[in-house]
Amino acid sequence: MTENAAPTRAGFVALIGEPNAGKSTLTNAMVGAKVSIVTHKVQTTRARIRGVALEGAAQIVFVDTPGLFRPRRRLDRAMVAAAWGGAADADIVVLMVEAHRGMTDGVRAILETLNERRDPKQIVALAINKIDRVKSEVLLKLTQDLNAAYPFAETFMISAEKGYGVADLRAWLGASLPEGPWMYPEDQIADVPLRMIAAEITREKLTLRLHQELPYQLTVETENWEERKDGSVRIDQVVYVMRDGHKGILLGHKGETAKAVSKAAREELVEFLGRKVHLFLQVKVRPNWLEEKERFDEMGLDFRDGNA
Ligand SMILES: Nc1nc2c(ncn2[C@@H]2O[C@H](COP(=O)(O)OP(=O)(O)OP(=O)(O)O)[C@@H](O)[C@H]2O)c(=O)[nH]1
Repeated sequence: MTENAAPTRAGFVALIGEPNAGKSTLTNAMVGAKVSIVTHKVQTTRARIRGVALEGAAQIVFVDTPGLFRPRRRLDRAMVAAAWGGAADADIVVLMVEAHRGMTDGVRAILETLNERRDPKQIVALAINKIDRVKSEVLLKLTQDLNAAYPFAETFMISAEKGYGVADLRAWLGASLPEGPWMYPEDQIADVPLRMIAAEITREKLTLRLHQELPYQLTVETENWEERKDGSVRIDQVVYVMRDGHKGILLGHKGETAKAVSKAAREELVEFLGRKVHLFLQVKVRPNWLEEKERFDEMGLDFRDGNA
């Protein structure tokens, strides 16, 4: 008996939700590799990161968006605009809600916008994440409340971190995408420039080590990327901070913080790139970087989206 090959499918799946809902964790779990940085702090993801996963004959392009929240700064406004922009362009939107936080004001606001933006051509599904943190009775009630607020095509209960329900969600997404040719080569797992992934890795290490507001007041850029004859790569990055005092905190006593960050970032880059990496970090004080268009361009954000 000969088997008929299933038609190829391909499309975009945007993951939206409040900051910390687990969008980056799910993107990485779906792709099977770390393409988007994850921290326990909110608003880590700044731009749209695309991770590519294969599910049978389907190529699913996950769009990990910045969290949706009430924006205050130009950067925040551009992040929220990038998230909704990602959702508008997607074949399927998955709203991620944290099981233990439930129907927050933030989730209500997102549901309201989803209702306003309703597009009959787009499938919108619900993924209740972090189910490892709650009892099943809570989940039932939350599922009912959320489905009463928006007619979701399907509801999934998952733990992106533990992997529960992730395969079911991926299978459903693959089967729900439109038929069509794949958009990326079979072995491509991300559509983000390498220099940006490298900067994001360093920003993740900084965010994990620095306290309070500082992670939100810095940005990292890869300034130079040099392939060397011996197969290694030299990466020069700049960390922009807003004040002299920030520079001191970032460097730490005898430069120890900067050294630890640089070591952790380099180790991850070696793993990611599969070769030797020479990483050089420089810290520059730039009081106004949050109002500079070049900084937004480097992050893959639209500067004008931040206009008040
Ligand atoms: N217990 C539990 N924690 C999770 C789960 N999924 C994600 N987390 C944690 O939740 C935190 C936030 O995860 P992220 O993936 O960075 O969340 P995000 O939605 O991308 O966050 P933003 O970048 O702020 O938009 C991290 O500390 C994750 O380890 C889960 O299924 N269970």
